[in-house]
Amino acid sequence: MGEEVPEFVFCNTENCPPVVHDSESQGYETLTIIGDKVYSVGGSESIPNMSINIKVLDKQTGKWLEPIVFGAKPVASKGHSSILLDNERVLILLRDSSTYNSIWFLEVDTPFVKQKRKQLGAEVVAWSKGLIGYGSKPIVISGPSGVGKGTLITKLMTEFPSTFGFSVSHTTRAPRDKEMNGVHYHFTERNKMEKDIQDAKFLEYALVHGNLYGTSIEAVEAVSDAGKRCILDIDVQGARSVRVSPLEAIFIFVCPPSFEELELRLRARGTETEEQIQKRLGNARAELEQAKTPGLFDHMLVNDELESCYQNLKKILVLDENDKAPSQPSMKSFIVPFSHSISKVDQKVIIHCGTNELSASPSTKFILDLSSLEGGAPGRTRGLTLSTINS
Ligand SMILES: Nc1ncnc2c1ncn2[C@@H]1O[C@H](COP(=O)(O)OP(=O)(O)OP(=O)(O)O)[C@@H](O)[C@H]1O
Ligand SMILES: Nc1nc2c(ncn2[C@@H]2O[C@H](COP(=O)(O)O)[C@@H](O)[C@H]2O)c(=O)[nH]1
Repeated sequence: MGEEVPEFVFCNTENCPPVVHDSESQGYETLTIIGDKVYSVGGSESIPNMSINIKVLDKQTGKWLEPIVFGAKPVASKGHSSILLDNERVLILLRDSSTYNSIWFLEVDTPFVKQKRKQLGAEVVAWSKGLIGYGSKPIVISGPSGVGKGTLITKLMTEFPSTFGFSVSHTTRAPRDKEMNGVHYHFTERNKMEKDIQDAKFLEYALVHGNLYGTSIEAVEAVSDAGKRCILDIDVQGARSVRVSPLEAIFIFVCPPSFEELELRLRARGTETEEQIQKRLGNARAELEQAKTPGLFDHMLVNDELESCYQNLKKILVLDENDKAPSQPSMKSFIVPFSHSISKVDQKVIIHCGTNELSASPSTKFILDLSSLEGGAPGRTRGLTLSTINS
């Protein structure tokens, strides 16, 4: 599919400093040249909630291609500026957006993009939202079916509603009575879930007791976006996958006081057929063995008497009365001004603010330090720091 070169072009190449598009037009676009390719990042304010659009020009063939785009996409705002960081990614700053929504990385040749390009044999790019700081580590809770993971998590979230948020998994199993779609699980069809797995939407997934279960990247990010600490209730296979993923978490395994007690709890819950109970008990034996794998779990918690187990869980998570108060937003509030330009020195991006903005004095510069980045597509890019220079 070939196309004409877009009309509104503002170059941003290695030799040409980035230029913020100040036209009255509602369409805007930046171009970034990396090797044999030109990446066009464009958007329009006039179409509400439209994602920013990416096209790639292959300089050798002279054709524009539409790449396969991974990751949650930024919604087009009042324009953006962009700067090439290295040969792997481009920083995109959305104008007039709060810090939380303004910093994005367009990954064009990171290991994740390379892997997807090879797998799909197509042009691939990926979006990753940039976050100031690291946030608190998510908590992975595993343990055999019926041991009481859900009960403990419910207690934690009831006592500390503003501290914790639950990662709502996807599953192909049928909902139980009183289970609500989007609250307990995202109940989904197998075909749809397999397609989403192919599209790299899942941080981890596993076949558990005959059904597919998985944690979408979006489920985890929705919790951290709400400023809360994420809790994942997943099986041991899932815990293994998360362990080797970029998500740095605390891993807790919940054990029953005895196998007999586990069976009693599972039966007393009354949610499974006899056949399903047998399957879950069989898998429980395997999970209790696998949980002993060195380095997999950070903490083992025996759920004998519920209240004392809960107190032990809180000790692991170092919770006190202060955690009951609503958490303060950790992000510095910073609006990327409408009129600005950006430049880069080593791992620091300098945002030079314009003179007609209320949010910053004429000589204000913001420094975005990218030297300690972590993560990246298919999740968020963390570890940015933002500081101000008033001269
Ligand atoms: N310490 C405990 N003592 C007695 N019963 C308990 C205890 N903890 C939980 N239970 C009960 O055991 C049953 C199973 O608990 P729960 O549903 O929380 O398990 P789970 O680990 O989340 O299971 P699944 O993995 O299948 O979702 C529930 O009926 C719950 O009320
Ligand atoms: N690997 C994953 N395991 C998950 C996920 N969500 C839940 N689970 C585990 O499945 C079993 C059964 O749950 P149930 O609700 O059917 O009783 C349990 O061990 C959960 O921890 C997931 O996203 N990934």
